[in-house]
Amino acid sequence: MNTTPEFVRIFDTTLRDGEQSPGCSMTPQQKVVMARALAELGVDIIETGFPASSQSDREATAQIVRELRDPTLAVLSRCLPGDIEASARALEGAAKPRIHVFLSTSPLHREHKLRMSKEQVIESIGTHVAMARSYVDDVEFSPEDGTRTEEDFLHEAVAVAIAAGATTINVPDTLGYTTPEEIRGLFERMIANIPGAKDVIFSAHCHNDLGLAVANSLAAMEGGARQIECTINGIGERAGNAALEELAMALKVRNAFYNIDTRLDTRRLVPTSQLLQRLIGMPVQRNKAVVGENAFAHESGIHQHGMLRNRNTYEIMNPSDVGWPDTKMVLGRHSGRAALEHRLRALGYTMEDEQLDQVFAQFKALCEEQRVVEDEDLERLIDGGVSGQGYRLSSMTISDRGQRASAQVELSAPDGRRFNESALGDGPVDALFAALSNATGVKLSLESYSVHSVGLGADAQGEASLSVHHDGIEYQGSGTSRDIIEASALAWLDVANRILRRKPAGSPSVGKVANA
Ligand SMILES: CC(=O)SCCNC(=O)CCNC(=O)[C@H](O)C(C)(C)COP(=O)(O)OP(=O)(O)OC[C@H]1O[C@@H](n2cnc3c(N)ncnc32)[C@H](O)[C@@H]1OP(=O)(O)O
Ligand SMILES: CC(C)C(=O)C(=O)O
Repeated sequence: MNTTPEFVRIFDTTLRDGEQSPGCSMTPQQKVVMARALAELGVDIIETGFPASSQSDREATAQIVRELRDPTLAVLSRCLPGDIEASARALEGAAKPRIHVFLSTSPLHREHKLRMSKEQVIESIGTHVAMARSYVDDVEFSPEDGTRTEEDFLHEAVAVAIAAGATTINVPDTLGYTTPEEIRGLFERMIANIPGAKDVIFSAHCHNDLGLAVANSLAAMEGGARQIECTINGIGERAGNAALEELAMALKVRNAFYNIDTRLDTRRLVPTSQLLQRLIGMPVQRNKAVVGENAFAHESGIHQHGMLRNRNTYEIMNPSDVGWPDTKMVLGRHSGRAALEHRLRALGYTMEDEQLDQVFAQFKALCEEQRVVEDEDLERLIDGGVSGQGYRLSSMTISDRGQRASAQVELSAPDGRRFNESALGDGPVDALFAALSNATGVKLSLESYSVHSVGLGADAQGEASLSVHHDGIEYQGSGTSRDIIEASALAWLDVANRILRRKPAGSPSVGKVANA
């Protein structure tokens, strides 16, 4: 009986097909790190490798099997007894093992690559799927180059695999050749006509040679596929595989249209993508959907103006839903007054239209010399050379035992003086902010305070952001460190230093060292 599942299974093949991309090989240890991240992301199946092909794949699979109990762990096997035995051995002890058996079915592959007749292909599928099934209950079969296979023969091959015990039928578009219309129909007809089709899960495995991998995967799903094979950052043979992050967000953002979702924690998409980029040393292009640097960055004045009025004017996703801390408003040659004024306000500058016009003209002139204008450049334009000055954190000690937390901080001022203060608080951050306030003499009333993790594992960094109102002006600040408490201290000082720089020299109203 077919229990139509309400979600799309995500079969991640970053560690197998992804790793097959030139220059993307991973050590077993790197694969284990990546597998942990994939499990945290919530993928349903991880393809850990091709055990018969290398010692590294066997080692990686064995280690992942020892560590991960939740996602199904799949490994690839040709239709060869030795491959299937190696797969079964590598999966020994796995909580949810799957053997993924494949054999080409297209005329080109049959004739030139395998040199097998149709009959031999059919016999081999039946024999090897049944053999895999003698080791594990969960067997996936893929007719390689399925989308370039005669349709009646594809149906015959799939029917034999189901009869031999396959529980998932994955149809690969091995060369990225199909189109959305074509693959939707292909899946509809397979599911409607192949005996036993309703008892198995159909899956699509699309390559990106024509840039259609994600579109084709979504269309296959409309045709009835309930498993999608994909990779982080879309890595994979040649132009790659369907990008997991794009599929996940297409299903989430257009849920009213597709009416089906994945079980992924999409907030892990960016950290997982960044982890892979670091592990294999292959950055994604800046304009890569969802995980590229520019995916939530705006430089054009007209867009920035719209965004400031309502972010939905130019964003269809919330950056925090995919793991970015926030939208980025980049100031550059294409920016206008609205974005400049907004940034200036965040830095603590409020000005009349006339002064804004003047600063805007200087800003545009600066953009002729440099691509991006940073906060320090704006502060230099307005105050002249004081940016970056202020209190620096020399050391801090936090103790969080018992009812009250205590914090002790040592700060240095640009004139060389040092300030050592401590305070108690309701928690470590509260105590820290109180100690910083005692040391600087600046009282901040927080409007918002948040901490995000950037990256994963040993490389993870905490980014703290806060905004405050002071003398009727809104200031924003941020700080980054491996330690989130230190990141919070840096964000607090970022804001305090801005406030101090905005005070006239010698002002008694704020700070121990005016304009420190
Ligand atoms: C579409 C895909 O992504 S398929 C997966 C592709 N991945 C890889 O190839 C990565 C790992 N591969 C390897 O390390 C090596 O290719 C190995 C160890 C698997 C095999 O190496 P070799 O034995 O030297 O064979 P070689 O790679 O030269 O050729 C592939 C052989 O597998 C055969 N073959 C290919 N697919 C299958 C299959 N599904 N079932 C049975 N045999 C197959 C070919 O016909 C060829 O056989 P032959 O040597 O008898 O002519
Ligand atoms: C083995 C199959 C699934 C494959 O990777 C392909 O055809 O691209």
